[in-house]
Amino acid sequence: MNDLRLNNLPQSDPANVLRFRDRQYAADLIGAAIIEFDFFSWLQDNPRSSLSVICEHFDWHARPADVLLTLCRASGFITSEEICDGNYRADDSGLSSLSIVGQEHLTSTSPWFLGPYYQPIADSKILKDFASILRTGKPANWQAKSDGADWHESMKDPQFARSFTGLMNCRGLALGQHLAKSLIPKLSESKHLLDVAGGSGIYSATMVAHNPHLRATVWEQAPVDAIVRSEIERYGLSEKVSIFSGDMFSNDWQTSLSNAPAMDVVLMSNVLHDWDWPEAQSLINKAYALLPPKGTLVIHDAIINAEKAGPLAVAEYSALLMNITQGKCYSVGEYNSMLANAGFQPAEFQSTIADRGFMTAIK
Ligand SMILES: C[S@@+](CC[C@H](N)C(=O)[O-])C[C@H]1O[C@@H](n2cnc3c(N)ncnc32)[C@H](O)[C@@H]1O
Repeated sequence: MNDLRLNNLPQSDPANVLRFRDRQYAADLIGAAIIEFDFFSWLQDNPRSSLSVICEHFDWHARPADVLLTLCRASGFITSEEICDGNYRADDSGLSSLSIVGQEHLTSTSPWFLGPYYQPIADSKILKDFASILRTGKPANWQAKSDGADWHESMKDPQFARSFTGLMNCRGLALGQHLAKSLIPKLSESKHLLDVAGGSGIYSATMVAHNPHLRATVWEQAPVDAIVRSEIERYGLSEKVSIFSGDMFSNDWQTSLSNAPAMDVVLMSNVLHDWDWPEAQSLINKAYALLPPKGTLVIHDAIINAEKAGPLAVAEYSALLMNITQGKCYSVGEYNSMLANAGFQPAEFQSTIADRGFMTAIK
C-alpha cells in the first residue's frame, strides 16, 4: 500500500506497534543497573540521594543517570521527592529512594531479589554499552555493532541515511497528520514554517496538506536533503515546500535563510531528543532569534511528564535514545526551562497519538 494522500488518517493508534521497538533497550538499562552496579542495593543504604550524589558515587554522567532514574520512577522502582522539574539543572532531579518493589525485589540482600532473572543478558552488548555510556556519557554504536559509528555519524552515510529516513518517514505519515490537525487552530494566521532537521519532509508535507495557506522550508543536512527533495516532488508539493541544505548548528540561521520567506513558525520534530542539553538549548535559542514577536516554536516529540515519572512508554524509549544518540526524552519542565532561558513564554503539553505530543511556545 503506497497511499500518497496526506489527508488520510488510519483509524487506529499504532502505539503498541511502536512500543515494542521503542522499549527494546529498556531491559538492558535495568539489567546494567542491577548486574554492573548493584545500584538498588546501594540506594537501599543511601536513601534520599540526589542525582549528583548518585553520579559522584558511581562515577556516572548526569544525562544517562537521569534517564535511568526516570525509567526507575516510571516503573515504580524508586520514589523521588523535591523534583524541581520547572528549574531543571543537570545535577538536580530530586531525592531518590527505593519503593517497596525496589526494596523487595531489586536489592541483593532481600529474599525476593530478582537479580538472577537478568543474568542471561549479563553479556549482552547493549547492557555492556549502557555501563560504558553511564560512565562516559558518550553514545554507543548504532544497534551495538562493534565496527559501526554512532547514530549521528551514521546519518552522514547515504545508505544508512536512506534506511533510517525511511524508518522516520513511515512513523511520520500518521503522527504528522495528527500533529498538523491539532495545530490548525494555532496556525490559522501563520504563513511559513521552518521544519528544522525535517528528515524525509513528511511533517512539512502533512502540515501544508492540512493547513492549505501554509508554506514550509525543510532544513536538512546532506545526504538527507536529497531524500527530502525527491519525497516533496513525489507528493507534488514542490511549489509549497522548499529545501535548505546546511548544518543547523554551525550555520547562522538568519544569514542562511536571508533569501527565503520570513518564517513565523519553527517546527522541531524529534530533533531535540537527539542532543544533550547545551545543543538542544542552542537550537531553541536560534529559533527564538529567527522568529518575529508572537512567532511560534512547535516541539513535537515523546515527552516525559512534569513529575519525571512517566509515561512508562516514553521513559523506556528514552533509554534507546540515550544509548544511540547524545540526547534523551526531555520532560515538560526541562523544555520549559530551555524555552524560558531563550525568552519564550512557557508552553503546555498536548498529546496526539502513540505516546507522542507537542508543546507550542510563543515568542
Ligand atoms: C530523528 S531525525 C528527525 C526527523 C524528522 N524531523 C522527524 O520527526 O521524523 C533527526 C534529523 O536531524 C538531522 N540532522 C542531524 N544533524 C543535523 C545538522 N547538524 N544539521 C541539519 N540536520 C541535522 C538528521 O539528518 C535527521 O534527519
